[in-house]
Amino acid sequence: MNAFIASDLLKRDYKGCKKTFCLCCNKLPMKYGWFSLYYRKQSSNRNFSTRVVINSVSLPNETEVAVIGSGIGGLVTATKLAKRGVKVAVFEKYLIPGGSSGYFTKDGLIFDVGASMIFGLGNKGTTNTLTRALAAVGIELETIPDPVQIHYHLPDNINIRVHRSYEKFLEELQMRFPHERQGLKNFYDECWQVFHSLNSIELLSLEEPYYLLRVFREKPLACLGLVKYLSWNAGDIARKYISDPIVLAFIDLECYCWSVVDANKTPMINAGMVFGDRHYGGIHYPKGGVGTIARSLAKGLESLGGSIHYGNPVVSILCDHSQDSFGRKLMHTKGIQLKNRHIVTSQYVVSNATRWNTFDQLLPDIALPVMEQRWRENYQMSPSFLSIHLTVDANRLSYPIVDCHHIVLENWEEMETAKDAQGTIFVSIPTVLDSSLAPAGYHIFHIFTPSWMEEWIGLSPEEYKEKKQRLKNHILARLEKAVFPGLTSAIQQAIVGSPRTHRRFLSRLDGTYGPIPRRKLPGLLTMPLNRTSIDKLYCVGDSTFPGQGLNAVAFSGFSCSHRIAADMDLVPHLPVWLDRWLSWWISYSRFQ
Ligand SMILES: NC(=O)c1ccc[n+]([C@@H]2O[C@H](COP(=O)([O-])OP(=O)(O)OC[C@H]3O[C@@H](n4cnc5c(N)ncnc54)[C@H](O)[C@@H]3O)[C@@H](O)[C@H]2O)c1
Ligand SMILES: CC(C)=CCC/C(C)=C/C=C/C(C)=C/C=C/C(C)=C/C=C/C=C(C)/C=C/C=C(C)/C=C/C=C(\C)CCC=C(C)C
Repeated sequence: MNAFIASDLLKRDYKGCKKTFCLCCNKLPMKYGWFSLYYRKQSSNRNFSTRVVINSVSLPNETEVAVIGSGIGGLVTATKLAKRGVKVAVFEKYLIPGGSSGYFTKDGLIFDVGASMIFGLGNKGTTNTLTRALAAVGIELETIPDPVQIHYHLPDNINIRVHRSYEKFLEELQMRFPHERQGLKNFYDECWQVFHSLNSIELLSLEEPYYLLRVFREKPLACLGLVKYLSWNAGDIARKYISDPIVLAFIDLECYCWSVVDANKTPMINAGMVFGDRHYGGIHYPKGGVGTIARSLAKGLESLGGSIHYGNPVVSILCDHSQDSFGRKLMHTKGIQLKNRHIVTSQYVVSNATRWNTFDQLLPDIALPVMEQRWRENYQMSPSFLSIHLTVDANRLSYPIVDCHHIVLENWEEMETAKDAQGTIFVSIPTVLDSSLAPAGYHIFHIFTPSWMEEWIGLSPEEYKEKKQRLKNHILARLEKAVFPGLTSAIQQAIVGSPRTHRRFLSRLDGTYGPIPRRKLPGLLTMPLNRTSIDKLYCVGDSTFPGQGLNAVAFSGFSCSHRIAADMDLVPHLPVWLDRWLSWWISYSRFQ
């Protein structure tokens, strides 16, 4: 989808044949490196391809830590390390930072490509991971609080709004389901307990034993509470208190809309985090669009002496063999190679690409480590999304829009149906909160629904185009009937993205939203942390503990940078042999 940034530019400049300027700010890109663009007219229907060649002068030959990818996970790792004085270089395949939390512009409007409901931007506690990541680089974003996290439009005319106020939300829910009054209170109260435990401890690497011992000593009750819930799923707790199948289906949907699985497969720690933080720190929209978070982190990284190199796909992680202190053969990283064959030597490598991308594409010559095999036995790729970005004339809608995020489901049985745009529809209208994203009188709609890659392969270009149009019309008809009368006639422009679009522009295998359990697993216990079986290769982002979510990947960035800092001797840690043995035990025997 971010192609639209490029296509915007092509319209203006393709005749120039050879230009040098930055695609993200349209200025001469001194700080981003020099892009040489040359455009080739590909076919008579005015499609153009763009090739971006980076002048290798701006690329480093060596660095202390090389980070592959500038998603929020990669950027937080990089900024936290740069803050400690480590020399960090980030290599990003695309032309702007952010990955799934990036943006594109078209005709002066700003569209978020993925993330839009942002947790972790609150101003208190410890779970406001995004606020803290930005503060670490001296940046405070202007954000707009969202008074309603989600407006649910459900079967049998059930309408529920998740208010910022916990009491108001619970009251609305209890009025709708009076027979489950106590059960609902018990369930959500238990989620609060988990949240309060999390929110009272410093959040760092769980595979750094010195930190664990310290945090257990400082907050024993909170830690024991977390240990208790680590192996539980939200569905287990909900079933302790609630028996009405419709209320349980609602709890499933409450989990599904961010974890893409039902409550039985959703870790209780994550549910506690989401169901607590939305009422505590709250949901906030960053003024100017979600892209400002990644742009600010990238700016912060550069101000701390780190560098970020756009349009630079990493094609392989370079490894060597060595022996550890127990005499075992080990593989360790020694750098990365870029698509233009440039090699960057680096003792530490962090991959913000998914674990599938990392081990299948960037390490094709090594046998898949046992730890990764186990991970794949437990987790599979979630579906991708069919996304529709609309510009809508607000005056032509039949009534004013008040809530930013909506979920529409007409049939409980179809919650997880992802074929042919039948199941849950997500709608985000960020202009409700931030009118600066579009001209006065217009709304931006981002509508999406899960969709599998397999439905989109093997189509001819015409079939592909036709399928996008057909599913778009189907979704819009559903929305028009269920929630937004007059929507279709108010549309000024529509841009449709498929799983193929997500794969291409977000560089995620099959365009996946992230990993999901293949079956019911013991909560978060089986989710891998940042270290991998290859010495000094770390993963960060949503295929590491605790999974999807911008605040979750920001946490994984805190945790990854902390583990690396311990490995670099920059923070206190146990004697190396004890540290190695304990963190091996935590990572390999407990989590894998
Ligand atoms: N809150 C919401 O509304 C919402 C919606 C969608 C996604 N999200 C979240 O966004 C999170 C994703 O964050 P993340 O940090 O895991 O990663 P990400 O996928 O956002 O970013 C990864 C980055 O790595 C880059 N990359 C991949 N392979 C590369 C290579 N070989 N060379 C160079 N660069 C490469 C990609 O271009 C991308 O910029 C997910 O957890 C998801 O939950 C949230
Ligand atoms: C080691 C041992 C044994 C022990 C230890 C104990 C302890 C200390 C523990 C601890 C733990 C921890 C720290 C944990 C942490 C966690 C976390 C941080 C978590 C987080 C999470 C988050 C999340 C999950 C989030 C999510 C979100 C999301 C995903 C969102 C999404 C959204 C969307 C998709 C949108 C929708 C839309 C519409 C509706 C429109």
